[in-house]
Amino acid sequence: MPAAPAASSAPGAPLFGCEDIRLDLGGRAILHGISLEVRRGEVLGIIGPNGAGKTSLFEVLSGRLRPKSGRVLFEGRDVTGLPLHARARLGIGRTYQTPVVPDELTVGETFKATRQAYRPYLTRFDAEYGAELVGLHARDEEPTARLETMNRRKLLLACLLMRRPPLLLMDEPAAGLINSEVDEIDHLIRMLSKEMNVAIIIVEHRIELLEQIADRVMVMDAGEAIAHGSLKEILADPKVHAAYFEMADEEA
Ligand SMILES: Nc1ncnc2c1ncn2[C@@H]1O[C@H](COP(=O)(O)OP(=O)(O)OP(=O)(O)O)[C@@H](O)[C@H]1O
Repeated sequence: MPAAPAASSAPGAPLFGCEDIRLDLGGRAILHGISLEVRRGEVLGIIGPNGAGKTSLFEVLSGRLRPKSGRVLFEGRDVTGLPLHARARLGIGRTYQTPVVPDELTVGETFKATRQAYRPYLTRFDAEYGAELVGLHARDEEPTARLETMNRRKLLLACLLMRRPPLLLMDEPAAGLINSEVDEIDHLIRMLSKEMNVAIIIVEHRIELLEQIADRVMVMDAGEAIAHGSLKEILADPKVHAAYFEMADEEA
C-alpha cells in the first residue's frame, strides 16, 4: 500500500495522519508500517481481529507510546515527539474502551478540574456547552462513581468537547452500551463530524455502526493495514474476510 501523503494545514488537506509507523513492545514488532490520514469532518473507521494492533496504534497516535520509526502529523506539523498532554492541548482528543471517571469527584468537580487543566482556563459556559452537546443530564453534586456506563461516557466526552477539539480518537465508544444508547452515540458522532466538522478516527467492531458513520474504513491484521476503502469495498475483499470475519465467526 502506498504511504499516505503528509498531513498539512492547507484547505482540503488531511488534518491528521501518520506515515509508516513501526512499534516494538516487549521485544516484539507490534506495528509494521501503518499509514493513515483523516480530513476535517471525515470519519475513518478501524477494524481488525483481537490483537491486530488497533489500541497500540491509538497509543502512538495520541502520544502515549513513541514509535520505533515513522511520523505522526497534525496540521502539517510533525508531532511524533510530543507527549500525550501536549497533543491534547493541540486539540487531539482521545476516548478509551473503558470510561474511567475520577471516582473521588462529583460531576461538577470533574468539570471544574477539566476547565482548570486548560490554558487559559475554560469557563462554566464551556462546560455547559459540552454537557449539552452530549445530552448529559446529571446533577453537579452527583458522585461520578454512581453514574451508569452511558453517563460516564457522556461525562468524559463532554470534558473533551468543551475544548472544541478538531480531532477525536475514539476507541470502541459503544462498548458496554445497549442498543438505544448505541443509537445516541451514532447520532452524536454524525453530528460532530458532519455538522461541526470534527475529524474522527474510531476503532469499532460493530459493522452496523460503521455503516452509519464511517466515510472510510481501514482493516488491520497482525500489525498491518491489510485493506483501506469504503465499508462496501472492504466487505467484498477476500483478504478481509479471511483475517477478520472468519475469525469473528469462529469466536461466536
Ligand atoms: N505492553 C505490551 N508488551 C508486549 N506486547 C504487547 C503490549 N501491549 C500489547 N501487546 C501486544 O500487541 C499486540 C497488539 O495488541 P493491541 O491491544 O494493540 O491489539 P488490538 O487490535 O487493540 O486488540 P483488541 O481488539 O483485543 O483490543 C497483541 O499481540 C498484544 O499482545
